[in-house]
Amino acid sequence: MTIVSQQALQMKQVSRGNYLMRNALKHNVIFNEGSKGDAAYILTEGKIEISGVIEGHKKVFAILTPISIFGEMALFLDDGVRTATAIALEDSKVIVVTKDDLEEFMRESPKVIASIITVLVSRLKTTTRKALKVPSIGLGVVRILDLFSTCGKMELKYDATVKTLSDTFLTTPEKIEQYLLGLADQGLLAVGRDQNDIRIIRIRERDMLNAVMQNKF
Ligand SMILES: Nc1ncnc2c1ncn2[C@@H]1O[C@@H]2COP(=O)(O)O[C@H]2[C@H]1O
Repeated sequence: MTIVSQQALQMKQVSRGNYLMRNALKHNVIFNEGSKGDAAYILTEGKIEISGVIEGHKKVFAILTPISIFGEMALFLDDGVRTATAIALEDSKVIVVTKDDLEEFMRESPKVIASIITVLVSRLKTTTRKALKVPSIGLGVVRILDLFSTCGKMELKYDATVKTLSDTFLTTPEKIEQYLLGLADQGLLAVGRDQNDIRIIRIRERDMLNAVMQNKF
C-alpha cells in the first residue's frame, strides 16, 4: 500500500459522517491551478492527472490512481489557492473532504496528521529529484541536433525545431533561438530558407557535440 493510500484509508476510518461522492468524467477538470480550494479529494476510482504551467508550458507532476488524496495543499495554505490543476484521465470517482472534515480528522487522529506530513514530504522529495534532473538547456539542444546529424538529417524545419525544443526544455522559443544563434555564430549551423521559402536550420558540423565540448560551450 502506498503512503498516499494509507493516508486516505486513515481518513475513512476516523470519519463517522456520510461522504459526499463526486463523479468526474474523463477530461473533466476537477479544479484549476490558481483557483480557491475549499475541499480535498480522495480518489476511489479512475485516474487523475496533476499538472501545472511552468514558464507557459504544461508540466505533469503526477498521475494518481486509487486510493490517493489530492487537493489537500490549498487547505493548509494561507491564500487557499490550488497549486496545480487536477483533470480526470478516465471516468473517476472521488470522495469530497471539506476543510472542516479534514480539520476534524486531524483533531481526532494524530495518525492522520502524520500521514499527511508523510505525503507532503514524499511529494517534495519526488519534485526535488525531478527538478535536479533538469538538463542544461544549451547542452540538451546540442545533443538533439547532434543526434539528427548522426542520423544523416542535416536540415530541420526552423519553426518546428524551435517549438519542440522549447516544449522539451520548458523554456521560451526566444531562449532556444538564442542558443541556435550562438551555434550559428560558431559556424556549427546556419539558418536559411529552402526552395519553398520555409525557414530551415542547416547543420554544418556532423560531430556537433564534440565540437561544442571542445569549445567548452
Ligand atoms: N509536485 C506534486 N506532486 C504531486 N501532487 C502534487 C504536486 N503539487 C501539487 N500536488 C497536488 O495537486 C493539488 C493541487 O491542489 P492543492 O494545491 O490543493 O493540492 C495539491 C496536491 O494535492
